[in-house]
Amino acid sequence: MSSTTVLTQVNTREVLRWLGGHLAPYRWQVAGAIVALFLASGAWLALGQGVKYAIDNGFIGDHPQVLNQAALAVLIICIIASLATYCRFYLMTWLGERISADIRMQLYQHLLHLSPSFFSKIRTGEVISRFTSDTAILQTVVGMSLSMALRSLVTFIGALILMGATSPLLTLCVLLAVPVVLIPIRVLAPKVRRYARLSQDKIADLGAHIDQSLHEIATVQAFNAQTSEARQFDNRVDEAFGVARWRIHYRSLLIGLIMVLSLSAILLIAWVGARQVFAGDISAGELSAFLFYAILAGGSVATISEVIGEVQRGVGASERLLELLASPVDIVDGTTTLPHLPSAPAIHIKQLQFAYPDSPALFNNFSLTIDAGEKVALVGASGAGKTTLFQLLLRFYDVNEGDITLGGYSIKQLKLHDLRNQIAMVSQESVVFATTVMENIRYGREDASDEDVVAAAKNAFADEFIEALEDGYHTQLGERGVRLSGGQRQRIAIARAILADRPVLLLDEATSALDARSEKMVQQALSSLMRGRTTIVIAHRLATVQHADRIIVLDQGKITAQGKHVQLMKSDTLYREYAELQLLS
Ligand SMILES: Nc1ncnc2c1ncn2[C@@H]1O[C@H](COP(=O)(O)OP(=O)(O)OP(=O)(O)O)[C@@H](O)[C@H]1O
Repeated sequence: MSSTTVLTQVNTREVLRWLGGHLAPYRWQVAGAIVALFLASGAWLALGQGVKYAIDNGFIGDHPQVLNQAALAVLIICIIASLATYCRFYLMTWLGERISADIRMQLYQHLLHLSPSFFSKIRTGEVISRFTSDTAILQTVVGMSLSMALRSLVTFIGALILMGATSPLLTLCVLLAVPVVLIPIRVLAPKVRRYARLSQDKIADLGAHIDQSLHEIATVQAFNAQTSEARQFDNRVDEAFGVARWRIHYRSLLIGLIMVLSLSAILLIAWVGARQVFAGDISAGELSAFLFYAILAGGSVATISEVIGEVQRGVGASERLLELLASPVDIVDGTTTLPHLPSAPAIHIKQLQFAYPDSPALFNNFSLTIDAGEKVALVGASGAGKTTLFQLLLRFYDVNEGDITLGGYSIKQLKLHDLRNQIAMVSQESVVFATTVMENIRYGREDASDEDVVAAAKNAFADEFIEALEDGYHTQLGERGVRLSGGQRQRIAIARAILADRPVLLLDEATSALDARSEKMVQQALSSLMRGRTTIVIAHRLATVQHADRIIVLDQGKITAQGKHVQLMKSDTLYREYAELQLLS
């Protein structure tokens, strides 16, 4: 699915309001930058008056001391202009860095609250690209391009006013030329922006491709798919380059057209001006000052035309960022605070109706009660809906109809944080982060002491292998725990859940077979974890179903049988088949 169909579209006005909102807290820096901007532009403009004075009174008037005074004035003006430029440049770059840092923080916060269903519809590489390259563009645009555009705009307006004061007739010529110069901006700037945005989308495609193939590098290499991956990647790179070429084409055209138009206008004005000097209507100093301003104004227009493409690129990048920020948090937080549950709660699923978006109903009028402290094993064929029940309990998706209660509280009313604080989940693929063993286990409870972590690891029968690692608990585990065996990863995940010490346990047993010793260790770790908790296990192990208080057989979203292992082996054909084929022991 294309990511743009998942995201809310935004318009330019929203983008500007959003950027304005981000600049608002830094109004002093913005004000400082604007003052510096006016000061620097004012100083450069004053230089023109110095030129006129020097020519009319110094050279032509033949007064060397006037020339000295003029040179001193010019030096002072240059120093003021340089200092002001330093301040403007510093403040604008600071603002660029600051607001892109703020946007990154805001975006990350937002992403962390979007439900897994959102991420199932958008590619991670796409999100990462928006996160890194779009914020970097914004940083450059606010810090550099916008600063240059503003400076040029102020200089242009100032130059125009001073030109008017020097020679109204020549200024009229300039004013007639301005709309001609603006035509290419109006026509070409939207094209630059469209291709800039498209270009970013294509770069994001590349990011998504790299993310996927490197993430699954073992599969890529095992299937000798390097060549085809590289070919697909080359095609995408070519597409990105193709779009970038259009963007560059329109940008270059814009710059070139503006340059030729503004230089022709200056030439025309110089010609009219020279004739006026011959006729004695204006002095040579006035014409020099006028031309100085005209060149300043022309230079400003040229700068604006160069950076306008960049600014358009910034608007495109902002649009892409804002789209991510505008994606609504689809799981609405409840309002009820859950008091600390003294013991394992009962779970009631009442007349549940649920379908994944754009999919047929999976659960229809499904009801299930799990008593406080009960250990229930879910078994059933692939696609029966076992994992979906976990997702619903954690409110990654909301039920369409019916209700789920935890300790008597409807989970929809509970604050999400409080609900999830009651539940520890151990997923089928044990999640291990690229940090130390200690921090991996501590993920279960942020404020746990080192001693608590070690105690949890001991209860999970993980302490022995952890101590044998090169740096014990401080050993860095590779990305996704590649440096550990499957059984070791499982025990780390179990230790994390033990440390979290939550009254409800959702356990998705790993299907992969472990050797007898690892299996025994993991089984012992699980028994230690389940003690005193309401537990639902998606069971793939014989030991688990044998020790469960109740086994629920699920088939296509329905309970087809329930009871103890021995009982079901006698009475239920589906279960017997499942047990014989699937339960690993
Ligand atoms: N995000 C999703 N969007 C749409 N349909 C989904 C989604 N996740 C699962 N399904 C569908 O819902 C049904 C139940 O899936 P579920 O993962 O709950 O089954 P399961 O019993 O846990 O299977 P397994 O044992 O293979 O993990 C399947 O038909 C699956 O295709």
